[in-house]
Amino acid sequence: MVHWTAEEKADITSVWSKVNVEQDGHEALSRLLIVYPWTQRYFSSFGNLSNPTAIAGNAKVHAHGKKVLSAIGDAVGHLDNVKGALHELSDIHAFKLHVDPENFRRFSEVLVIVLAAKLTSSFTPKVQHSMEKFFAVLVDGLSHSYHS
Ligand code: HEM
Repeated sequence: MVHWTAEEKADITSVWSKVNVEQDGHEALSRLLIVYPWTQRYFSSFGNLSNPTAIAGNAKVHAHGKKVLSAIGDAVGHLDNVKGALHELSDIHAFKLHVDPENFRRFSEVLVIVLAAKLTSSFTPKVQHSMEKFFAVLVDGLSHSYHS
């Protein structure tokens, strides 16, 4: 069971209230695919991902980034039960999609960079700490089905 301080909860919900799931989701997923090109293999149905311009203009990447960030937003809404909120998604990624869970950690690192670039000086070390803790819990929740 994760313990959140009131301040951590406030930091996480405040950061998330500034997130634009469509725009930031697109940026984060594009970065994942460009920075870690081997992650492209999971998205073979998405069409052309052959270079950064193609990735940035790919409508499926755009839609999927929004979907992923919306799911993270649901988890932000269930901070006291992140694992439960992600249970079904963990099953899907483990048993249906066979995504290496190491990629969840990579995606959360990319997201920290997207948030830092967006929030600039308001993404203080304290806020970063709260978000890193949240992402660790998120990654743990998404990885849950892999351990069972
Ligand atoms: C870290 C946070 C992540 C979250 C919250 C998340 C969330 C989601 C959601 C909500 C879906 C749609 C599930 C459905 O169809 O019901 C999905 C699908 C999928 N996810 Fe993730 N995901 C994450 C990370 C990743 C990563 C890192 C990869 C691979 C590198 C990945 C690969 C996929 C693939 C391949 C699909 C199916 C896409 C399609 O064909 O439409 N996910 N994910």
